[in-house]
Amino acid sequence: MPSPLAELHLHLEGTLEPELIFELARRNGVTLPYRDLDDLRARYRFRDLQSFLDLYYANMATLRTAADFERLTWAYAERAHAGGVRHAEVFVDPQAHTARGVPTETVLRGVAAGLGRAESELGLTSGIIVCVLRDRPVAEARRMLEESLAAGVPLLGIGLDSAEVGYPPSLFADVFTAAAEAGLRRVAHAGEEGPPEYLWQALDVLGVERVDHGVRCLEDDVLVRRLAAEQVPLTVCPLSNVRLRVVDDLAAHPLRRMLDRGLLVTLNSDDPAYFGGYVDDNLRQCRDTLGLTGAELATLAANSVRASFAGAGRKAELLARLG
Ligand code: HPA
Ligand SMILES: [Zn+2]
Repeated sequence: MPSPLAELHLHLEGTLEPELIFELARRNGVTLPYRDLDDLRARYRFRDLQSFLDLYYANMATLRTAADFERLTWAYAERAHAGGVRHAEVFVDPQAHTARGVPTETVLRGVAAGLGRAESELGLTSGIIVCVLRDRPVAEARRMLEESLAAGVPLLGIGLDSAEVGYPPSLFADVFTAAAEAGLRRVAHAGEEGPPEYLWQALDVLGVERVDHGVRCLEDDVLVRRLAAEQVPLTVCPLSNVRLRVVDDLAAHPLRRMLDRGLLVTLNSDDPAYFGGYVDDNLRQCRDTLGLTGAELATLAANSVRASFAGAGRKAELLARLG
């Protein structure tokens, strides 16, 4: 099976595995509302995006120091590298941490240390994309951007995540303009649970270069034709879509239909500790369930490199691995 090569839709906080939650809680003196690992794991059955987000944010209470974030990041890098990932552009949610008293600088310095180690020990190249929590006030998003830019850590981009319906991308037009002026690349979650209109806004109001998820674009034929014509990358996460009930099951996932419409689709894991698999698990299960051919798997891998923000030299190096 071809390696995934690049992962472009991955929330670092979504790689917090149950075992690490318990270990960090012990070390940091955080009392967990779970009896044991089984009790925690029993809660990983989600009705929708919000029911997942409730658990995702609650478990972050265990992340307190820069060393915790470094540990989390390194664990992801090792696991992703073992699955064939050679370049990762990772999402971080600073507001989820400042809201409970952990400074943005602490978060980003820890993440950057973990990614630095991943590059020197594994050759895994990477970038940090700070995400705006769209269900929190615009003024807070503006502060998050300022604090992130001041953290003394190289940043790749800005993204938009958290509860989607009722929080259109246009709310954050000014924040994304300021991010672009500071040299950040722009991406946004749109069309996961939200309507196709949110993809139009992400493109035309926020000026994003990639759309995260985007599966609901298929409901708007004009939009699909535009995304295909402009080769706007869509970072699709099939196991996430199954677990959050965006699709009924993996067999019903529109991945193949999206490829057939000429869309620049990449495969990603989103929150692998919560959704039952890392990016190689997503690839393997899609191959087995959707019957993806070797050529289609190679296309997905090549797309992940094309859609990345890696430099031209690094892209050529990664593509050479596909033969
Ligand atoms: O899939 C997601 N959607 C929106 N916000 C998120 N934050 C973590 N994962 C997600
Ligand atoms: Zn996501």
